[in-house]
Amino acid sequence: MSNEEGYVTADGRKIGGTLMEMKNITLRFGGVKAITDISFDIKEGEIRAIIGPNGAGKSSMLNVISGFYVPQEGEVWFKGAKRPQMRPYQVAQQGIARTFQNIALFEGMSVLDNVMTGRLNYMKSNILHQAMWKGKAEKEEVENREAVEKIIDFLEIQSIRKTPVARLPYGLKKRVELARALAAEPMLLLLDEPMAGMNVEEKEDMSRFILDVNDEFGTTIALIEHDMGVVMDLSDRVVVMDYGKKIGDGTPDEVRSNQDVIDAYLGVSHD
Ligand SMILES: Nc1ncnc2c1ncn2[C@@H]1O[C@H](COP(=O)(O)OP(=O)(O)OP(=O)(O)O)[C@@H](O)[C@H]1O
Repeated sequence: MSNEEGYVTADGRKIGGTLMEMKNITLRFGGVKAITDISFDIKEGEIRAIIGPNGAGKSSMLNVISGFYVPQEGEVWFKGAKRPQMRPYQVAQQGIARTFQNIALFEGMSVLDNVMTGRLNYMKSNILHQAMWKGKAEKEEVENREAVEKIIDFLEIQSIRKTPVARLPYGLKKRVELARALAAEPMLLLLDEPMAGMNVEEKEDMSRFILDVNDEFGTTIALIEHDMGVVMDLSDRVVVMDYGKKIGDGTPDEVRSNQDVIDAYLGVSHD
């Protein structure tokens, strides 16, 4: 059961109150309506998926959540307050981190250095400060390293910590990207098609890590996925989009048996 105060999942996990709320979001690109009047919420501690066929508007929605796109209509609420218009880096400072569908890592840098870039929000001392307050900068460096090492251990990428990212296979690059996003210690983690382009084994690994991150760090996770099957075992609640509209919202079982959702995935034409 879902309500303002949260709910208990089928497997007995306690989900908290509303963390983020999208209210009547409409986004247009010129004459194209990518999102039409969509509302949904994301609750603390849950894994929330947004799924839909090609061109449904999933990426557009993720970009609204991350502050990259500003919708023409509607409101974004985060932690109980209406979010004013802000730049993506300010959204990140509020505690929202993301991964990208087309991996956005520094290919020439090591895994460790890439994950360290996720700590930028925590690196307060600039060069002048570092020169004047050496001790403080060193303490900060140690804290950042500790946080990063914990994540590297957790995601089982110790053995490749010094390897340049360019040399890694696709599935591992995706895991490094997840590590970098986690290094920011986000309240809300956004995953952009985390399983796209992966083989079955890599998909299973990624699913396990997503579940473990949610379990171990309590991180709220919102992900978009094209493939309906992949997210059904993973998600607590699912929003289904089609042609920019919301056609379903509920537990995996609820959306699976929703006729509009079935039609959309079978490609039944719309009026
Ligand atoms: N920057 C843009 N400029 C113009 N139109 C856009 C832009 N981004 C998206 N669109 C259009 O908005 C609609 C929704 O696209 P979006 O990429 O959000 O869908 P999607 O569900 O993520 O699709 P896919 O699964 O193929 O990635 C599409 O009709 C698309 O062509």
